[in-house]
Amino acid sequence: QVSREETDQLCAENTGSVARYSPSFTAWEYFPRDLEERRWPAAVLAMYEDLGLVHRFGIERSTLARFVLMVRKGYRDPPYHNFSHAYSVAHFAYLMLKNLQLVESRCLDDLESLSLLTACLCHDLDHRGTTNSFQVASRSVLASLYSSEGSVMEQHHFAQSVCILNTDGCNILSELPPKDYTQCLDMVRGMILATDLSRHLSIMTELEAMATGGYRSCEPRHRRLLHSLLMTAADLSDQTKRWLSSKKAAKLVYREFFSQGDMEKQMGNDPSEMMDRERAFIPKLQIQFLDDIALPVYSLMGSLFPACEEVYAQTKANRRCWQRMADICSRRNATNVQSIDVFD
Ligand SMILES: Cc1nc2ccc(C(=O)N[C@]34C[C@H]5C[C@H](C[C@H](C5)C3)C4)cc2n2c(-c3ccccc3Cl)nnc12
Ligand SMILES: [Mg+2]
Ligand SMILES: [Zn+2]
Repeated sequence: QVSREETDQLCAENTGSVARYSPSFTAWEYFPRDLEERRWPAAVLAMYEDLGLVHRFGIERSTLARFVLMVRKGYRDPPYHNFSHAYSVAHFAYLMLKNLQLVESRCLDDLESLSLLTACLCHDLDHRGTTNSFQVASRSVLASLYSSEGSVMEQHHFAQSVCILNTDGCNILSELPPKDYTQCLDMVRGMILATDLSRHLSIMTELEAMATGGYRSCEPRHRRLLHSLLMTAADLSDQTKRWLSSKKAAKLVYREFFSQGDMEKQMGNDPSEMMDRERAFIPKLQIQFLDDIALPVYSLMGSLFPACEEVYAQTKANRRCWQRMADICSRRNATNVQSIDVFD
């Protein structure tokens, strides 16, 4: 549970305009983790308010405060998949809604906007810093619960979201008419499941077709494809920021991967190269990740929304930095370098 004074204090925060947090809070290049950690819950409240969601859906401020604090409590503290990631992903969703005018341009309606921001905040709830395949390999409780439908972690993240909404005084959707409530929960579920990169890869062809032919908001399939694309764009958004921030974020991802690899070795299994601190060469793996997954996402975003092209440009700039790093390391013939040291 969340203490009463914590809720009251957050509720009393005059979250006012988002400019209170930074004059560049609504800029693509703004790195949300630059804001001091204790102000993140207030910044989340301000985003809900600034998007007009509190007013539009009759959300009680104290309920929203309790909800955000419960969500923060619902995250563990692995190197990367902690509340700072959830807050950053929610912030990027806010940037897309704001800078691409997704509601104003009628690409999304208010309910989808509420669902997107809420799904981003909740999308990695109770993450343990290990992957879906690790759940199955380690025969975790989550695997026994969810492995038949796939996306083991993402189904758990959604289940945790529903638990929080069903906690007294935390249901920010309570004022929605029954039809909207059900629809919103369905969209949040689809959005959280969409953050499973395997699912994202399986719809890439459809996403490309949509980007080529143009987004048709009248088609339900297009709306769901857009939800998925927006979720992945938000989930990978650390890679769209300035070089030092995105490099630092990548370092935390590999800290999680390598500790999973260590556990897999202890279990007598062979980790993939990406998880194996002895074999991984991070610059090369990062170039692969950017080329195969991240860059196509922001390229699609750029072709659907011209205002998003600078995001794609920054991600390409980061790829060039990884390329330079790869060249320097391989020139120094540092193949045996402890791959993590490359960062320091
Ligand atoms: C910097 C960075 N690098 C990343 C490198 C690799 C992968 C990754 O999961 N690769 C794949 C590669 C194939 C096909 C599928 C399933 C598996 C086999 C594993 C995906 C993720 C990476 N990632 C994420 C991230 C985003 C969403 C969920 C989890 C994570 Cl960790 N966020 N930031 C980063
Ligand atoms: Mg996830
Ligand atoms: Zn995530």
